[in-house]
Amino acid sequence: MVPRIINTKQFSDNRGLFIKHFNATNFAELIGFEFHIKECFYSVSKKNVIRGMHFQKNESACNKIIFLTSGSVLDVCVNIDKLSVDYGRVYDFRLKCNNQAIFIPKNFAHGFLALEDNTSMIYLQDVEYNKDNDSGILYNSINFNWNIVNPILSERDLLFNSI
Ligand SMILES: Cc1cn([C@H]2C[C@H](O)[C@@H](COP(=O)(O)OP(=O)(O)O[C@H]3O[C@H](C)C(=O)[C@H](O)[C@H]3O)O2)c(=O)[nH]c1=O
Repeated sequence: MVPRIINTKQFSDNRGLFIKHFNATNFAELIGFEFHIKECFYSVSKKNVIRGMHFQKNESACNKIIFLTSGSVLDVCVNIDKLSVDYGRVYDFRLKCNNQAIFIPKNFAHGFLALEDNTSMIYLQDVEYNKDNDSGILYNSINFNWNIVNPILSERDLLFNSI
């Protein structure tokens, strides 16, 4: 499995917009397995924030579906499966606030650069968070050019080891 864009349904009328980003049946038909949501959470980021590269280890490794309710991002995933021929391979996507979601398999670390203030990302995850298994990779150690000079990162994210 590799990260991929999922195009979902969007309806608009004279009142505004309706978007359904996740439907269990549609997702299972697209990806080939049932996604059982165990957690849903969101973050709001200022422009030039980079969050990541994060993953959960061991039994906490999780598949994710992410989408935006405001703003836009450069979304980045890196293969962290050391047994994979694609170890270290990076997949990147431009994601806006629209009818697109991104599926991120559990053998990938995930991060993003917020391209606008008030960028709100929603996460659906199929394994519950365990802080003891929460880990990461230094964002600028992967084979990817973030194309930004002074991004805003947490102290924790700046202390991760290189891939
Ligand atoms: C992810 C998570 C965090 N937390 C706590 C831990 C910290 O005290 C606080 C903020 O966590 P963190 O700084 O890791 O938040 P983000 O940097 O937005 O992390 C996310 O950003 C990248 C891009 C992702 O893909 C992950 O889903 C997730 O790691 O919430 C929880 O209590 N539960 C959780 O599931």
